Amino acid sequence: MKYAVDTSKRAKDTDERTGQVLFEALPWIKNITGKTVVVKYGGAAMVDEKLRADVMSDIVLLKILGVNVVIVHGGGKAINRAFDALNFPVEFKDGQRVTTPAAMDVVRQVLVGEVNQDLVTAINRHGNLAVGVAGSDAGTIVCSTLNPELGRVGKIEHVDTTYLETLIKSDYIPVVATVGIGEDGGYYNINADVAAGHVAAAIGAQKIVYLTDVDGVYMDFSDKNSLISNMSLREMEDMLASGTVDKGMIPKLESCCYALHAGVFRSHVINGKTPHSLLIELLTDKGIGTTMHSTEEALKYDEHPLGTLASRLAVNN
Ligand SMILES: Nc1ncnc2c1ncn2[C@@H]1O[C@H](COP(=O)(O)OP(=O)(O)O)[C@@H](O)[C@H]1O
Ligand SMILES: CC(=O)N[C@@H](CCC(=O)OP(=O)(O)O)C(=O)O
Repeated sequence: MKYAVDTSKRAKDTDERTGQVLFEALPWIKNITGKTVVVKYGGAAMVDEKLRADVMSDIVLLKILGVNVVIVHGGGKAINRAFDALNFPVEFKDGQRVTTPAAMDVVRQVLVGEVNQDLVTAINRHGNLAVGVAGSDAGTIVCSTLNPELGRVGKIEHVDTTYLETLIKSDYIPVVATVGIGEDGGYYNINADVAAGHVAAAIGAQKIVYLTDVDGVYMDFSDKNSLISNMSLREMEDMLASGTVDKGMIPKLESCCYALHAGVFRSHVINGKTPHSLLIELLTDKGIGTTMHSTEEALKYDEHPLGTLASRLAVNN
């Protein structure tokens, strides 16, 4: 009897918590419906198949809520595996993969032929929502050579959003592989963080979310208590200049800065390995990772809409 009482109380607590979570989501859903959100997916957060399927399900949920999601994906780990199998050397300079013309063929096969199609298929299990796009399709991402020492690594010259917008208007989820096209008709390999920032800027996204393998941006990466929940563009630029950020976080933060300067209101860095982190970050009061905002005006624009509603209700009373 004692246990039966405890169980029912526990169940009631859980029901109330579930109700609370759904209630909390309402203003955030109102705020984000009809807006464009670019999700950068890659790295270690992409390796586990079950996790990948869950992230794609969360994206489908956002789409059903009316969010125009555009996925820009990497696949660096899958490229490394393919290089290892072919005995190609894996070499990075300043976070960019040295990409010979032969290596470029492999990068394209892996990113466009495998990773992209796996993500599209994972989404389309829920209905035919996703369309795979190579950055080279329809002249979407046009590149020049970043640095001849890096081979076919692309510097983004231009993003033409015509094809992406056509897909969004028809309610598809574009899934973009970061292979660009050169004026010379050749292909380019683009760092996926960099590409995501440019796509978000060009398409006028409201938000860009980077799913990675850490909980967010740490003030000091060696101190696990220093996770930053919120910072301004200025603070982010100061942090980059201070040299306390290193490894993969540098291209992510540089890409954030680029997108925010270009008019994207918010960027988020969250842990793609935490189940449903995308929904928690975008649809709950507390969020889960690090949020960056461009200006005070943008911060106000994106503030909790219940604040306004609550004051209106008070006046009406
Ligand atoms: N200040 C910092 N806060 C968070 N992560 C940091 C920081 N400085 C460096 N990093 C590193 O950045 C990594 C994420 O970048 P990266 O490995 O390129 O991610 P992805 O593969 O998801 O693109 C983290 O795993 C961490 O090792
Ligand atoms: C030029 C360059 O470095 N391109 C990257 C593209 C993939 C990528 O960025 O993937 P992640 O997001 O998973 O790291 C590469 O070849 O690994």
